[in-house]
Amino acid sequence: MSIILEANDLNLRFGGVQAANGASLKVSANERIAIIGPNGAGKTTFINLCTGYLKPQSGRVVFAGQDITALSPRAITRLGIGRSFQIPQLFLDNTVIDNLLLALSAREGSWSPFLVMERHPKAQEMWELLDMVGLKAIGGRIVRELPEGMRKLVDIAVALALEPKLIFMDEPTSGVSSTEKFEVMDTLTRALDARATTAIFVEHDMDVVARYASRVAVWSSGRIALEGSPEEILNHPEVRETVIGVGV
Ligand SMILES: Nc1ncnc2c1ncn2[C@@H]1O[C@H](COP(=O)(O)OP(=O)(O)OP(=O)(O)O)[C@@H](O)[C@H]1O
Repeated sequence: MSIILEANDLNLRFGGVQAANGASLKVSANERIAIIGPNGAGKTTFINLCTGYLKPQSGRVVFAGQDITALSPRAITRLGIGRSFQIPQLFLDNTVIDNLLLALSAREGSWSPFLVMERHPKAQEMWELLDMVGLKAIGGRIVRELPEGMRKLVDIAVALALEPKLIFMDEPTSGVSSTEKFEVMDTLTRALDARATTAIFVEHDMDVVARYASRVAVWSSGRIALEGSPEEILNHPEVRETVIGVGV
């Protein structure tokens, strides 16, 4: 299968902390990679390095054959890498649908304070996207009024509105109740499949990892310590003890 993203030997130090320490990952098109690991292992730093929010001191990131290491987050988004955040980055006083349309307008450079969102040429398309990710019923709600889990989904929908070929999701199910997490992930996975979007997601919930990842990368001290199928990784004695917190 073709390689869509290759991060090669990324290094970044913050003062005394080596947040990326030779981090490398090769991703094939249509994979669903879960990144797991203890707090502070460098998972979010890795996403920031691949999406242009941080620049490595050495190493490079290649996306669809193009070196994107030095590009801005905006340029990387335009090339087809989307992301959602650990803490959603949304316009809290706007509606859900307007957040999607504002993201589109910003990308197209067509935003203006006089833009009437309901008349946006892609409004219908964005309602269809909301339907696909199970958020149609809250499309007209103001984001500030929504619970955290719902805001995370809206943040993912905003990323998907830009039609990425690959999406990074930072803890997509945190804040989602345990009774709803599978339903949410089923819906999200269907939307990703329908659009042939490759996904890399940081996840602390091992039930979600077991069910939705095609491959698992275990982060430790700024790089991958282990990788393999969910079955191999979740049954690995060291992972069970240090990441999952289940003694063997
Ligand atoms: N902007 C920054 N300035 C200084 N140190 C940072 C910065 N960002 C991250 N770090 C440090 O780098 C290390 C890796 O942090 P990072 O957030 O990438 O870990 P993580 O695996 O995503 O953790 P968590 O699961 O808690 O989100 C941590 O020690 C963190 O304190």
